[in-house]
Amino acid sequence: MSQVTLQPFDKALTGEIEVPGDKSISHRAVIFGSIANGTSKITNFLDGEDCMRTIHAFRSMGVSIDKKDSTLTIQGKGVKALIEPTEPLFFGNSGTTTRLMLGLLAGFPFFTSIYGDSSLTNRPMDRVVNPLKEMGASINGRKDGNNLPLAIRGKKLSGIEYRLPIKSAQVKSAVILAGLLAEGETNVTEQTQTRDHTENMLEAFGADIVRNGLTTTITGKKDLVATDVHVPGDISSAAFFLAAGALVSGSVLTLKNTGLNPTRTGIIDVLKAMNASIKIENERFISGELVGDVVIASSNLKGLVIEGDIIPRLIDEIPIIALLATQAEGKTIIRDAAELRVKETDRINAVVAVLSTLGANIEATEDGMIIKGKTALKGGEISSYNDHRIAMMGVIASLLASEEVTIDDISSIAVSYPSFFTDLNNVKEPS
Ligand SMILES: O=C(O)C1=C[C@@H](OP(=O)(O)O)[C@@H](O)[C@H](O)C1
Ligand SMILES: C=C(OP(=O)(O)O)C(=O)O
Repeated sequence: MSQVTLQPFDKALTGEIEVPGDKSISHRAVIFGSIANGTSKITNFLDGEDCMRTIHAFRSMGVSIDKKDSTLTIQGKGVKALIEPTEPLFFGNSGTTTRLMLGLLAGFPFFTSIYGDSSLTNRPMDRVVNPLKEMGASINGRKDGNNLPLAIRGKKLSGIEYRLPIKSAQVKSAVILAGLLAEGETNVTEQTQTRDHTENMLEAFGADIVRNGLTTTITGKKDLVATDVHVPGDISSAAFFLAAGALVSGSVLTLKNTGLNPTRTGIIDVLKAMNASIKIENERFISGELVGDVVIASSNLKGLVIEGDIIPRLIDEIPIIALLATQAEGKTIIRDAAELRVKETDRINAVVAVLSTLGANIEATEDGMIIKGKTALKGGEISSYNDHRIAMMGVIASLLASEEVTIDDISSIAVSYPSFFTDLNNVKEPS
């Protein structure tokens, strides 16, 4: 347990921050580097707990991964060189590790068992287990294979045509990864564009992949070629400082080298629609991903409706968007976001509990929330629900509160942003 009490802050935030590497891209870089042939160097890798789970999985299967701070050197020897792990694999708090690895473990020719922390143990896995079973996977576990722990006996897989019933990049990626190992072609069609880092990176690693609108086709059994990857800054981490810069009076912040893949920039569209003062500079492509510097300054915000196809483009940013909405004039309605109920915690209930304790006018709906602004925030005792994004939202909320805010446990921040407090303290104007 790591409790903090944060004092009221009455200065501005100014300066530059380079947030750590993108979590989604870091996981994928380890995965593709580990199953490719040759040496891949990954720079600006996210040194967070979740991505370490993915490294641990491949080290347990015999891959040599050298890590010096945020640089990885992965000696891939192809899928055939992987060996059966002797111990169950621990995936901690990481949904992405679990779902993406399931796609591969289903097709590796050996036995694995996987487990996680109490949050991960309760998250639904049938969304990936079901399509993988259609491909021939043998996966058993608690609640008929919907919950960890799971046991996977690798099988020969066959390609399928799969229409995603939910809007999830993790599910899409799991089926694509299984498709890499499967006999024949796998076709995955999604309802709405979700993050496409798997597809981008597979193209770079030389996979036989074709994209056509919302359909991705992968032909299995083709060797991947080792490739160096530079991971851009994580926009989901930058989002906390974009919100802080927009909300704390007199602030101007530059978020350097931030990933701006259009499947992830819903937060920027929302900030613009809320009337925030935001601009993007120095846009360029690095390792197949759009990157740029985002400059945000404080301004008067207005409420809005957030629903439909934008939701997957900002799904992890909804807790911090809710905080923005408490400080915006008028009503903000967030709909179509029931997925939040099965993240690290039920993020709809968690956000509503935290922000109402601090004096916001916010109510939960089945698939989102309604927030009426603008309300002055007061102090109080809040819980992080052991969820990194709720913990960081609580810290940013404390910058606006008139009294001290105590958060019961902030240790989960290490899941995605270990240097969060260092970066925050660097941009706080001294009192
Ligand atoms: O593919 C990924 O890297 C992720 C996809 C999203 O999950 P879903 O696919 O469950 O929506 C997101 O919430 C998660 O943080 C990372
Ligand atoms: C939902 C998240 O991650 P995961 O699903 O990988 O646990 C997140 O980072 O907000």
